[in-house]
Amino acid sequence: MVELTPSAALGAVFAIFIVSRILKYLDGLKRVNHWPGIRCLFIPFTLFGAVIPTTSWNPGVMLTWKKRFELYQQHGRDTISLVPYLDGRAEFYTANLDVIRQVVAGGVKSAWVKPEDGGTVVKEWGMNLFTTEREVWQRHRRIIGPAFNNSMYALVWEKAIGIYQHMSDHEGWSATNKLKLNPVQKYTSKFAFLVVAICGFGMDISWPDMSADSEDPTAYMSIPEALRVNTTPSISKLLPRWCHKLPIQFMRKLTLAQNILAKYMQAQVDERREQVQTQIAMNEEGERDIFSLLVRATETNIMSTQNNKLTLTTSELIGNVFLLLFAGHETTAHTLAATFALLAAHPDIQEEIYAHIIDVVGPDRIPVLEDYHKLDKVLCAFYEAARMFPAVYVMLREATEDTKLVVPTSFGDETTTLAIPKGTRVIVDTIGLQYNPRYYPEPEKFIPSRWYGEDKADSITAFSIGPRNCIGRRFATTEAVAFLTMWLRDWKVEPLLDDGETVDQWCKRVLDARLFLTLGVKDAPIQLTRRRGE
Ligand code: HEM
Repeated sequence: MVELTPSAALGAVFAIFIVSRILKYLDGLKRVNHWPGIRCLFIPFTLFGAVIPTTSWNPGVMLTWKKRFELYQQHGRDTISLVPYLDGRAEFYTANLDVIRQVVAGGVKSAWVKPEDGGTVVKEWGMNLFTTEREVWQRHRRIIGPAFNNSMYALVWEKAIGIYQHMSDHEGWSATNKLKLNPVQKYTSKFAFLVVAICGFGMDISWPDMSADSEDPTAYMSIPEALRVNTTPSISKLLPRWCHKLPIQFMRKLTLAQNILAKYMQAQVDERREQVQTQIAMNEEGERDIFSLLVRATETNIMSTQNNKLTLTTSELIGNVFLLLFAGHETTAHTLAATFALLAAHPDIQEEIYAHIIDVVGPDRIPVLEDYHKLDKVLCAFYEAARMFPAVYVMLREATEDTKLVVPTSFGDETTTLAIPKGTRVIVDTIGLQYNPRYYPEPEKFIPSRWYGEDKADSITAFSIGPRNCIGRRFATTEAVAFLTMWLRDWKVEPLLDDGETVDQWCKRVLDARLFLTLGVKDAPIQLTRRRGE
């Protein structure tokens, strides 16, 4: 028998490793049909790929933000491939709308689905609309869809205005003419959370309830605080479950919040079921929040002979409520913060929007939902902020079978059809798409007027396209238009500069992205000067 010395054994292991990587690399090239693109050590959404910052040899998760459309210009086409030498699967990145349509807008029979290993954070409380596919997704959408109706948007509008007023009173804004907010995210985040907690969950909370944020993880934690901790993206959510037991402050805070909520949610489902059953029996109207509407729809369908399969289990109900709180909180808060930062940097556009608000609602009248469609300049500023800082900055799709993809070969109209093996992923690069000059001329400029006119606004991609688009789009735009209208009518928004800083330097510092589970503008310090209704 031949005996191997330790160094020979190590050499053999190393050689096997190198051969396996070469084979993997060649397999990757074949998977993407040798399509041009980036060759790198790690794919961005793998452990090493995500943890190591963006450099010339590691694309990293900041790749698409740092390069924006330049990423595609370098390769002469708006769909490219990424093939790793070390870790991850070869995949496509696309900023082309026709390719995106093929992978995200195909409906229940499409060959493309969300990968199973995605959405772990929103899966933890139960399967839901975001994480399910095909017939199960269709069932969830059929039950949840009707809750997003005009009466819901009326509630959202009314609450958004009420929260703004409550915020002004509680923060002492009414008694002053100048304010410094550092950063504005402190306010947009609280606001968006309150709207979705009240209208989505039916919680009886207000601005002051969100001020008690105990740093002691073993102290009593209120339900709103537990909900906020659970629905705010945090690194602790990505760690394995056993880490939750570690004696680290932020882990203990998360575990405490999860324990409190698990008990509370179960009790809430039982209580609302009972309440809804009584209301149905007495033919009474129920609460208008989404949670109550979902319980009511489920109970009504159980009793119906036609729709008795259109129901959600307790775990699915809870899963969906969490999803809505999560999806509806950070995304809107980030986009509102970006809108304020961009308007602070563009005083001429802000003045135009202010004049438009005065034109539509006057200097004192409380805006009503009927004003929403007239306040299109406010809405378009929000859309443009969503284009420049898309909260959902990537969408992942995977082929469930061998299929085909029609891909442009250059920036022109010429295309070719690629054979795509089962398991191949396409990453929809929302940043690349929304900075693609084919669709958005002068993409680096803040131009809300590019959305003027209903047909243009219909083509917004920040909320995705096709049957799986964002169910909360109108919810988000309703709260945003109400909040922005109230705020911009009362206050002129300007950059809050550091000592010796110019506005250009402020823009460079602030108008940049921070990226975690969702994308947002960096901390935006602003100052407010009271308007006098002129
Ligand atoms: C500016 C705010 C928002 C943006 C930019 C946004 C964006 C998106 C995008 C791009 C998707 C598709 C994701 C994918 O297919 O991978 C999506 C899905 C979804 N969004 Fe939003 N969203 C926003 C606000 C909201 C709000 C306020 C809610 C709820 C109250 C919400 C609930 C959902 C849900 C439930 C889905 C999954 C829909 C399905 O798969 O059928 N979103 N959102």
